Amino acid sequence: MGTVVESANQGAVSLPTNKKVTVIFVLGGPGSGKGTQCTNIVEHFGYTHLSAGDLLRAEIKSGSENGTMISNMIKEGKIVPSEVTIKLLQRAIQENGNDKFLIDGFPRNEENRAAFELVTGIEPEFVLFFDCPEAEMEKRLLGRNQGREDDNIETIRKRFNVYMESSLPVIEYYNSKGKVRKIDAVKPVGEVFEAVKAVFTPANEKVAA
Ligand SMILES: Nc1ncnc2c1ncn2[C@@H]1O[C@H](COP(=O)(O)OP(=O)(O)O)[C@@H](O)[C@H]1O
Ligand SMILES: Nc1ccn([C@@H]2O[C@H](COP(=O)(O)OP(=O)(O)O)[C@@H](O)[C@H]2O)c(=O)n1
Ligand SMILES: [Mg+2]
Repeated sequence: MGTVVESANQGAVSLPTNKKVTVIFVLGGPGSGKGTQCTNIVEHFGYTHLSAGDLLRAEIKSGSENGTMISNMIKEGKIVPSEVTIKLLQRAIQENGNDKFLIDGFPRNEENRAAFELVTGIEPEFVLFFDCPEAEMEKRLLGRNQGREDDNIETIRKRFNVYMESSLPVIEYYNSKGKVRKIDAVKPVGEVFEAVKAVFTPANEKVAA
């Protein structure tokens, strides 16, 4: 089931396209493997991957007027105001020819969640949730080596606090609506992807396989 993105009620983006889209939110703590698994899902299932963090980092690089504010918030592990992130997501959805999207790292708090729903009218098909212990996430982030300004132990601790206080309640919200597909993310990448595949493969194909 798709949802119509009504340009009339957006205000944020002036592109004229009204588009039916399928959206899956990909959530989990920092370092739980969201980006890694999204790459696999794109290859196997033809989705377009939109990482909220990547879009924000690209916005900093583009020299946008919000760049300094975004950069400061990311360095502090804080969540950027929804208005900014939603504009970037909307634009990416509307500019892309695909009609099915993985939205990775969003919504990260209640404000993100409610504003996205209000502005776009989009409800996710389901929420893919990568469940991973903090010690494992910390180890992965410290070894990520992507030159990110927020992958240092001080900022990592702040990000974990924000995750516990602001992001987990969003996952709980979707859980209460029966929309969460929880994956044990502590296993090696290939094993995690086997569990992910089971979520994306329709029941009838699972019987045939
Ligand atoms: N299942 C896994 N086991 C071990 N390392 C992993 C696993 N999944 C991802 N990684 C590594 O952990 C780091 C964080 O992964 P990433 O996909 O960027 O997570 P996220 O987007 O959730 O922060 C990366 O260096 C990645 O290569
Ligand atoms: N919805 C979002 C997503 C990311 N961000 C910011 O971007 C940072 C990095 O997000 P990310 O999704 O790339 O991080 P990982 O979970 O992949 O490690 C977050 O810590 C926030 O500061 C945000 O403000 N709002
Ligand atoms: Mg990521």
